Amino acid sequence: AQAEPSVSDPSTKPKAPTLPIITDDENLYKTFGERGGLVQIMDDVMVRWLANPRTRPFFEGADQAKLKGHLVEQFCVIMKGPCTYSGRTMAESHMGMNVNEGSFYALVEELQKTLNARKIPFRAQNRLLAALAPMHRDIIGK
Ligand code: HEM
Repeated sequence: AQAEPSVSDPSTKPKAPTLPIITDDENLYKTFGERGGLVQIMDDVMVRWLANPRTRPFFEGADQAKLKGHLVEQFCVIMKGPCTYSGRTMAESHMGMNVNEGSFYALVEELQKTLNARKIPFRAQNRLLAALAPMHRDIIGK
């Protein structure tokens, strides 16, 4: 069996704990359909976040277009795509929001529904979720 690529790039950790962990899976960006695929994923998942009662209160007042743009950039960076993230850190952007575990997992669940609907392979989904999971420290209870 082939070795799994490691989840994180240790060089990003010591100086910048709030930066997303970068996956070493070289194919991930392609598997997600590159930039166009990520744009469609964010368009789809934002509709779900606005429909889910646990996430809607957070997103209904947000600048959704801007947020989707930053999410595309952030996911692209996580997947080692040719992008630069121009948004704030996770700590800065979720400060004072009072996100709890329930809304965090609701958000992730809606993302999984989107990825399943788009037939993103389970293994690739897990690579992404593994990179997102550690961010909960900067987001929940802040
Ligand atoms: C791993 C989980 C999460 C990731 C990767 C993530 C990522 C992001 C990113 C990249 C931004 C844009 C920051 C900027 O524009 O400067 C953002 C903003 C935002 N996030 Fe999250 N987020 C996560 C969890 C959550 C959760 C659980 C909620 C609420 C249920 C949430 C609600 C929001 C809202 C409302 C904004 C807009 C803030 C504003 O416009 O001022 N996020 N998030």
